[in-house]
Amino acid sequence: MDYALSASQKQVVEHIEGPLLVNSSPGTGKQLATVKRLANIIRNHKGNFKILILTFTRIEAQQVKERIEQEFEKEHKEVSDRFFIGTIHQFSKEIVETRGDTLGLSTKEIILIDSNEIENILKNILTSDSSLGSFYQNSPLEKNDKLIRDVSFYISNQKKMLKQPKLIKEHENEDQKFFDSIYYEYDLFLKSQSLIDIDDLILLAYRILNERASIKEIYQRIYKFACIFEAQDLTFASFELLRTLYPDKNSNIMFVGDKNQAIYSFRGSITSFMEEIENHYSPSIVNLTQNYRSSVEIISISKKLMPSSLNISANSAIKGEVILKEFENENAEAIWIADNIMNLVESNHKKLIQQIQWDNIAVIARNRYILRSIEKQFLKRNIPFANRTFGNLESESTLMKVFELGMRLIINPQDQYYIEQFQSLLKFKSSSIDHKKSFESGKVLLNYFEKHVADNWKDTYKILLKSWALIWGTEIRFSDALHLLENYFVSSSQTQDIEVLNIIISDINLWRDYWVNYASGAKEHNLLGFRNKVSSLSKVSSRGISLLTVHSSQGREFDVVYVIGLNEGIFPTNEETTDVDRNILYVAITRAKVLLYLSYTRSSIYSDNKKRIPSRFLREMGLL
Ligand SMILES: Nc1ncnc2c1ncn2[C@@H]1O[C@H](COP(=O)(O)OP(=O)(O)OP(=O)(O)O)[C@@H](O)[C@H]1O
Repeated sequence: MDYALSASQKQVVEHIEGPLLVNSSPGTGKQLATVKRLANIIRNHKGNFKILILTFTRIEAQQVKERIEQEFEKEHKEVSDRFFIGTIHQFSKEIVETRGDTLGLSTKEIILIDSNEIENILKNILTSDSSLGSFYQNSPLEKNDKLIRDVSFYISNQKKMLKQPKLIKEHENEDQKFFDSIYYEYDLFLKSQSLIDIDDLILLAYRILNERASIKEIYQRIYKFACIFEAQDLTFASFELLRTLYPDKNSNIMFVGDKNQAIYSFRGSITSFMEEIENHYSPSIVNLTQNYRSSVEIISISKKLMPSSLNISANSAIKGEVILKEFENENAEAIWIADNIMNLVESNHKKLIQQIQWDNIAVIARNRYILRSIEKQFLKRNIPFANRTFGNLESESTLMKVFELGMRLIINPQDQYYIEQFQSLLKFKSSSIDHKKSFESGKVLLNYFEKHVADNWKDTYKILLKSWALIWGTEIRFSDALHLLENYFVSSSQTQDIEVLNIIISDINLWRDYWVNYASGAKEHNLLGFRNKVSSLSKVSSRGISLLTVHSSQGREFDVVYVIGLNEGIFPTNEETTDVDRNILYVAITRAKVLLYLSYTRSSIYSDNKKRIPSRFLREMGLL
């Protein structure tokens, strides 16, 4: 749709060369104006260059991509090769994959490990090295878990500050020596196995560009322009990487951000980079303050929650409603929301101009688990939804969790973490397992486990083995494996409980979507590539009501939004997190265009029906 742009939006669109900083409040059309500016550059600036567009999440990258495609639709112009659109991690991965050999890395198969695998490796280091691990080996379990988390946090922070592991110096204090020694050992281990973790990506890309001037120049020539979204969430490492490519006041770099929407402080984001950008680049500055998204009522409470956003002005043409609800517990909350949605869909609401579609509704929570009752209720009522939050295991049903774990063990049969999960899900007697045995392949391991599964799993395990057999060879028949499971469970009515069956079907469909998504894009099909792709997918394909954590909702908008679990202990989590949680809630409520439902519960089924009190933010917004 072609809108009449505001004067400030026009300023953004017309800015071509030199650094630019756009301060934008929620819903003020920063994405729209930015995409128009980038299209303007492609249309009017001659040369064979690309534009680097970095977003904070993959969902946002997908949105920007779609908007760019729309922008060029009428001209029937294919422009995808003129842009790199993705997160800073995706961009860094591309650099590491294509140029990592210059640092002596084997780049044929980069294996990206996740947080569970990191913790596993750290545990192994601490249990096998007596000089490092004496404290660990003699401590109670909970202390050990905390220590592993602390070490993992320390290493991650070192990498985020671009600090490489170093040999220990005598003068350092004991704690420092301990943490640094483990970082050193951990790094050696990763290198020996050609593994990298998520924080390595930026660190390695930074090193490649800094240590190899010729490569840096190639990137600078190709990516003549850059646009960085959610600049408030920049980390030290990403800022330094950008400064390497776009060093000074003549660089064509654009930053778009909003201090009040900084929600990633736990990942090492520092909002002062917004100031740093001003100091370092002396950019042209445009402030976007006219909100085009939300109704006057929603803007009014968001201003109360975030007084520093006072200059934001509402588009008075949009009328809506903010409704606060109190419930006994999460089940009552879920039932009411499901009823309310059915009412809205069937008979609409006077404030909604058009017939409401499932895709225009979102339920947003501070944490993923709070959405569980909603999911159950939607499944029961056949309300279509897509859980777009991120997690470790993708599957929800036990059956598909076991299938998924089997797949992970085919990729790496030594992975103790997944072996343990596998054993606990299938309730093996651990005494019957030979823990010292090592397996040369996932096939051998999964066959070995067959004799250990409990009686009630025996038949199912046989089917699972058949399905794994379709994916453990060189030719991967993933769709056939899913089909086999589906036939067994759905067609032969193996499972009587309809709720369990629903969850299995939704898992099988999810995996089918993932496979289609991967198989259509990859030249060669292998399980490792597939797993890496799945860990990086943001589940944007499926349709229905969006179930989101606030972090996965950033950059999106819906006609109707339910923000649930507005209780102390959740929103905010505690006193210390009040400021960042206020930003988080601010992002959540500003996703809504017309109707915003806020709710809290008097007690919680997730904590033994303990009493709960409403969030302080409800008072701040003048709703209590
Ligand atoms: N000039 C305009 N006239 C009318 N509508 C507009 C205009 N600019 C933007 N919009 C609409 O306002 C809504 C918000 O725009 P957009 O998604 O670009 O905001 P944003 O600044 O990226 O928001 P946020 O930071 O909250 O994610 C969109 O529905 C967009 O189409």
